[in-house]
Amino acid sequence: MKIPFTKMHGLGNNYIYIDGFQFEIKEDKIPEVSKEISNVNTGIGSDGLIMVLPSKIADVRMRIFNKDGSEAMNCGNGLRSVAKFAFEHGYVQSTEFQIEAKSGVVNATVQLNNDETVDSITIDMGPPILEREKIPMKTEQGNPHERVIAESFEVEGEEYSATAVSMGNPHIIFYVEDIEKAPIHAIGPLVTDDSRFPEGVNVEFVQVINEREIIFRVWERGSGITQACGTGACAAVVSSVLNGYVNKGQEVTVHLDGGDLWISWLDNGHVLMRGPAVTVAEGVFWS
Ligand SMILES: N[C@@H](CCC[C@H](N)C(=O)O)C(=O)O
Repeated sequence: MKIPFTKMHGLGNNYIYIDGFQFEIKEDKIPEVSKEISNVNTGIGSDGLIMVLPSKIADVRMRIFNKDGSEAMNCGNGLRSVAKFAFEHGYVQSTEFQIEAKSGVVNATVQLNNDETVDSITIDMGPPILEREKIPMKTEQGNPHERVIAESFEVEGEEYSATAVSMGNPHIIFYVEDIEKAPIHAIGPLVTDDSRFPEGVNVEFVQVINEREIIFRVWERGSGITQACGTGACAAVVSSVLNGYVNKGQEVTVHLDGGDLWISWLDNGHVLMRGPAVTVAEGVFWS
């Protein structure tokens, strides 16, 4: 099968985008294609595969598959890239439109440069999900309806303080004093598959610089270490409000390995994410 593709990234979090308006991959083949295409040695090399599709309930639909072939509910960097892709391909006619993800429909706004090229994209990610059972996180330790904030979380005999947030997909956030010393390789792969998270979890480490700035690193469920995670950065800002490190309603700059995102948890409960998306290649993949 010859698959036309576009490679895009949001702060280095890179996916192979397939234009589902023009090209179809059979449903049962998509996870395998995601694994194949993501392989840096025998494929193209990426954090996964994203399908840009027509939607019955929004202007465009995103489906995101991790490197290991698992389908995820949401992807922040993917949403910004899908917004740019849909706008540039004429699948949407205005700079404000809606994108359907597996976790729900979000509003996207494309900011243009003077020459009408796409500068940045803002996504209203909607409200975070904070109830333990909805993250989903098992309830042995607490009330299923309570929030999981600075809770003791043991990994291999070590105690950590953890906050859990879902942005449509699950995230666990650990605070560290020095991001360079975050035990990402040591506990990332263990925590992502921890049985306390029945669907797995994206694992994030955060160093707070001040009320307006945090540093962030991630071990993503299904893909491992990536340069950035948009939903993770949103979850980290929500977590930082819940832990009293930053203020609700104020924009926080999140420094990720691949660059910066600007995120606010608004007083209306929604999380706004602003940042770039970049197209780096187009071609045909032989599967
Ligand atoms: N990189 C993404 C999130 C991709 C999905 C995630 N690995 C999951 O399994 O939930 C982002 O930018 O949000």
